[in-house]
Amino acid sequence: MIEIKNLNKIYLKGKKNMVHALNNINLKIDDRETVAIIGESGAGKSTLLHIMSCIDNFDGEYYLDNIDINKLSESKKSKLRSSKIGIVLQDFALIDDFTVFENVMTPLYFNKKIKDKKGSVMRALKKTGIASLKSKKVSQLSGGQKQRVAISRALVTSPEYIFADEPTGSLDSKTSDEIIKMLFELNSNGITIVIVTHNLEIANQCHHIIEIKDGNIIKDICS
Ligand SMILES: Nc1ncnc2c1ncn2[C@@H]1O[C@H](COP(=O)(O)OP(=O)(O)OP(=O)(O)O)[C@@H](O)[C@H]1O
Repeated sequence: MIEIKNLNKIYLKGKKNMVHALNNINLKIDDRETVAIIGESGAGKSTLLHIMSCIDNFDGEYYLDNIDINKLSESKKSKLRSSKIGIVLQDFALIDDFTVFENVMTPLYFNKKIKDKKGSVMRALKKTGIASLKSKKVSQLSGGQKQRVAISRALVTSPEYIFADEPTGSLDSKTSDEIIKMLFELNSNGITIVIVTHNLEIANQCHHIIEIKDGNIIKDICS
């Protein structure tokens, strides 16, 4: 479960300018929900997703499964990320010169808990339907295939949460439908999915829609 209380994020631009990207955010996300974060460009969606993914700092309170994130050291946060969280960033964030297999292996290099690393990579690639592409370089793949690699990489540590930033942003509508279907299948297997999206059709398929405007939550609807 996710619980956020009075969370603020201020970016400093240069020495004088402050951007109040998130303003007193309060929200709850239950286990096994699908959540869409929507809002105009610059609203603060990615900032919120990065904070939930434990890759960005903030002021306020954030509890992930009752763990007080602001009390964790960087190394404990990184351990928590590698055990509970899968992240799918905008534009895939893959290493083009690595193979599919090597890209999906990257979160496991420093993971001491998972012993059968090769097996874990292959299981993640099978779940996303790209096991046959394992030896291909990412630079040779289509956008949809790259997104499947990014989702496999997020899955390889068997996370409880997947945070995806515009996972269909650069894909055609057919491929986009396939990727969303895959994320929903993962949800039906028990993973909580949080998606930042501009696409209202995708948002309307989610259990929970959070709309942000100018750093404020203006709607928080659970179906
Ligand atoms: N590293 C940063 N330094 C300074 N300002 C930032 C930084 N990252 C984001 N911002 C600012 O914070 C605000 C929220 O940005 P954010 O990227 O979270 O919006 P968004 O809703 O995800 O936008 P988009 O839909 O265009 O991706 C914007 O005003 C943005 O310019």
